[in-house]
Amino acid sequence: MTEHRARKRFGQHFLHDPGIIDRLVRTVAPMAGQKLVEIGPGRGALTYPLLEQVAHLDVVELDRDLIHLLREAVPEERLTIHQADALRFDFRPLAGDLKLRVVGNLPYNISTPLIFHLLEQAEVIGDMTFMLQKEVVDRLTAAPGTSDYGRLSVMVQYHCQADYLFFVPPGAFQPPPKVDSAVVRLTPHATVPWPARDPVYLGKLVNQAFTQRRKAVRNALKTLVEPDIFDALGIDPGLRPDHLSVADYVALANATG
Ligand SMILES: C[S@@+](CC[C@H](N)C(=O)[O-])C[C@H]1O[C@@H](n2cnc3c(N)ncnc32)[C@H](O)[C@@H]1O
Repeated sequence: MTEHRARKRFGQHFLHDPGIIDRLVRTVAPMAGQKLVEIGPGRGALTYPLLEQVAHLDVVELDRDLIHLLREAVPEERLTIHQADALRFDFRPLAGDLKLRVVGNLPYNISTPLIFHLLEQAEVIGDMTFMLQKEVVDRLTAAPGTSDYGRLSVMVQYHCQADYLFFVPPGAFQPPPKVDSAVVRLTPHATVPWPARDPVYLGKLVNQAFTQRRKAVRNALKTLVEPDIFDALGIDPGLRPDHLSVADYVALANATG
């Protein structure tokens, strides 16, 4: 096999702990006939075990040298390789009648924009199971009133159910990253429970609230929300922004945007 050195700029940390690989694949629990897509297959640590469960897999990988290794190892009818930047990739054509199950040990430097890119295509996604920097997983899954709760929690939980699955130490990877990791599952809501009339405005309002997260929400949002609107919606204007729920933010956006 050709020698391939891990590339820092592609966020390459390859999983090599068989226990973690097995746990991740069992967590995904792929079933024959499901439409699986892996982002960043790398040297195939997850790809090969996934291919033991399903007849066909789509993968999106940016590094040409790694693609070459995968292509040599698996025939085309079982593995469709898209040499592409996942941040710009259109996942919709892969879906057909079935929603996609997306899996990946993601490059940590692009994980947040990648999740937002995928959420724009949430209508074709059944679920996403990702290995991420633990700090990001903590923020994705945080509940109101906790220190990790912020813009990322609100905007992701607007679209998805977000579940923390398990912790992964640096030693599970080669080379080991400088940070702890964790696995998260994001399941887009079939119907968004609190629909915003204008999701872009919701993003702007949430952003403004959390840039001043130590202030009372009435002050943090004073240029967007008149004081009497809090009363009308039954939201305490003295609360700090990290104590408002996703439903509260949507109510404020719908009342003012
Ligand atoms: C953390 S490594 C994981 C590799 C492998 N899945 C594993 O678990 O060992 C991230 C992978 O994503 C690829 N990658 C980096 N940036 C990418 C991008 N923008 N689009 C698609 N793949 C990318 C890297 O080349 C690398 O293979």
